[in-house]
Amino acid sequence: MSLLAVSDLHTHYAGPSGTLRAVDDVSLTVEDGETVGLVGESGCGKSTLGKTITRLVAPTKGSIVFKQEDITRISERSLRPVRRRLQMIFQDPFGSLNPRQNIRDILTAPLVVHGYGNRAERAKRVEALIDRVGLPRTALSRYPHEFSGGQRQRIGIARALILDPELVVCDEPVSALDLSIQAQILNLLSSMKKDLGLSYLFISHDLSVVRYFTDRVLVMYLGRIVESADNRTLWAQPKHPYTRALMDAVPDPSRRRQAAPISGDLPSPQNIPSGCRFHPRCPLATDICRTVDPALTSFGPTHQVACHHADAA
Ligand SMILES: Nc1ncnc2c1ncn2[C@@H]1O[C@H](COP(=O)(O)OP(=O)(O)OP(=O)(O)O)[C@@H](O)[C@H]1O
Repeated sequence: MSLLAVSDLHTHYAGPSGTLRAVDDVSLTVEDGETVGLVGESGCGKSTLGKTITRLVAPTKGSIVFKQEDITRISERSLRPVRRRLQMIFQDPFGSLNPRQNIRDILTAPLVVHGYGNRAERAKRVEALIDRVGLPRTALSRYPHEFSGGQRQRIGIARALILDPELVVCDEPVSALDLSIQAQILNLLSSMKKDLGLSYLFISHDLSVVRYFTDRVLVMYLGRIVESADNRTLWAQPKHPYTRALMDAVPDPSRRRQAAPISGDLPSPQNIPSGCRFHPRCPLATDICRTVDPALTSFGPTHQVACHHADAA
């Protein structure tokens, strides 16, 4: 049984000129101990998918099963024990840290809510975690604005892990950081995963980040998964033209090659193109692409692609 199994998930918002289909029929799994990458351009629905899985946003349709429990529509009260095991790390930890609380209070609050130990045990847990994320104990009496971006992300990670979760949805956790700091935070996430037996759903617009950090990659375009493969297969045999365009957009210093921007703009999720939703931007588009929505089709044990021309790739 998968740790997380999402089926036919839809999350639609009420937009100014009609329904906005941010997540539009997504199925995925995360296995125990796995790191699954979710990539795609800004606006393709990654955050909405992450927030729907953690039930911060309500799904319109479909199901989310976590540890064999259907959590799609359970009440806030029933969600509480689930939240302990299913956490989220955000791109901007500053936005999600209460500026008026010091770090000790920020880290202690979830322990109090979930009835963890007594005062002394909670203090011990907080100190152990602040040590583990590489911050000095003196950080505990300071406030979020006193820290750099990288330090704040360490605090965000400590807060997400304080309740000892099993699955963590990481939403662009390094995108706002300098390159050298990105590597430090990725290393920290990676070593904590090993130590604590975590699984990650790792969201990024940047395939190069996902490349070195994930076991399997899901490529999302305009609310849908269009390609899914284990990391090695994806890089060796990318089949969807959108995946290839994302790869071309990754700068390659070894070849001194200019990164190629993906042609055209992402269409609005309020006005999804007919047929294959990528066809207006696709170099391979033919008549069938304009009219028939391609289903995800298997091209190997771990490889699925939704493209009428995947055979040609
Ligand atoms: N609360 C909301 N209400 C209405 N529309 C929303 C809401 N949140 C996101 N959207 C819209 O849903 C679409 C998907 O946004 P989402 O943030 O999920 O994508 P993303 O791939 O994570 O992009 P980014 O990396 O820029 O956050 C966008 O068109 C966005 O404007």
